[in-house]
Amino acid sequence: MNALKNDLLLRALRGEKTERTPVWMMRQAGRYLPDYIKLREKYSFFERCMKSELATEITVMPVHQVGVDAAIIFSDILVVPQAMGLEVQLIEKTGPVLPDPIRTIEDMKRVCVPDVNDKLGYVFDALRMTKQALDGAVPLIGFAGAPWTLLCYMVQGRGSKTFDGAKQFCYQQPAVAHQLLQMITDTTIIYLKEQVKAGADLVQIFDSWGGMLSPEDFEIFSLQYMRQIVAAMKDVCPTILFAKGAWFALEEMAATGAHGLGIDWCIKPELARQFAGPNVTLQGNFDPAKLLAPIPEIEKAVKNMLKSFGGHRHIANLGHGILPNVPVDHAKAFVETVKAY
Ligand SMILES: Cc1c2[nH]c(c1CCC(=O)O)Cc1[nH]c(c(CCC(=O)O)c1C)Cc1[nH]c(c(CCC(=O)O)c1C)Cc1[nH]c(c(C)c1CCC(=O)O)C2
Repeated sequence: MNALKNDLLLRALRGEKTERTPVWMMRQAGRYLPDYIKLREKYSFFERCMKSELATEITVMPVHQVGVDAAIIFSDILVVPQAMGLEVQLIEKTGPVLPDPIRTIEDMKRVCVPDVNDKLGYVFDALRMTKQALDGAVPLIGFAGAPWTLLCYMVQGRGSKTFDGAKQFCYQQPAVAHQLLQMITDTTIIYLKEQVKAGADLVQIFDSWGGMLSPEDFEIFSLQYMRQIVAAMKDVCPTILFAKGAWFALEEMAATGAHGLGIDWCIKPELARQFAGPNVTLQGNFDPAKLLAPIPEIEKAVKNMLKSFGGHRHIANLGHGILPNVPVDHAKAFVETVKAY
């Protein structure tokens, strides 16, 4: 086991004082990096995930090229629905497509809680190989989609502005929806624990579509399942919950015992802190599109953001994934401004 040379992120999550604010960017592995785009031409998305040498190469790219304080394993949240039995395709310009989504109780026969070592062993191989390649430079983040966000894709069958098909399923067939959410939760807990055994130092749960639910439905269809995941990981590693748009539930999410909460750019850091209380680390919340502004504007906005968070229990990050059209210099300016502050 290597001792970490840079453990700022882990210390910030434990609430310890740090010499400076740690920084990483959601979706930092891939998308905008020219070396990644070259690999895209040669290998399909799932080849990039499943070949551990490729996943390792992509995971460490932003550590070396952009200087972030953590690596996040190159994979996708949709490997879980795939392991549970559904076909998942990634189609250029359309995004993920699940050709046979779940719509009825009958469809539930096609999904199961899988043997994760059998179905997702390639993720654990990639984590082990990445851990070695990093040689303790920075912590390695494992991740999974939140049960609600995975249900969105498993039911809707593709991305959507409203996920109304997924919501209709939940509102019309709540018992089936809860059966599915529980299966996803059970799979996710085993999957995350194995990620930690393979080398992840902490994990993040991505509830990208949590904020599409009303506060009441967020508790029913999302939070009660994330709470189970946080509880199961309690003695395993620190957990960050990122529920995009779900600012209304920061108090309840803090009460889960998660070490960190991700926030997007639609809430002021001061207000997020009021809602979340003092005992959790906040992560965020730079508008990803603001990285398209001229570099001096980025620097100014990053400094304002850091000031608003107050320098304690904060992890600098974007409020959602980095956009594919962000110039690498601009991503670097973001990271360097945080480091120099
Ligand atoms: C909703 C969601 C997905 N995947 C993910 C989320 C949650 C975070 C968020 O909301 O952005 C999470 C994710 N997806 C990917 C990572 C790996 C690590 C990283 O990029 O830092 C992570 C952490 C790789 C990927 N996953 C995907 C790509 C693009 C495919 C490619 O580069 O060929 C990558 C790099 C494909 C994917 N996968 C998904 C979508 C909507 C798409 C299509 C378009 C896109 O968002 O890039 C589902």
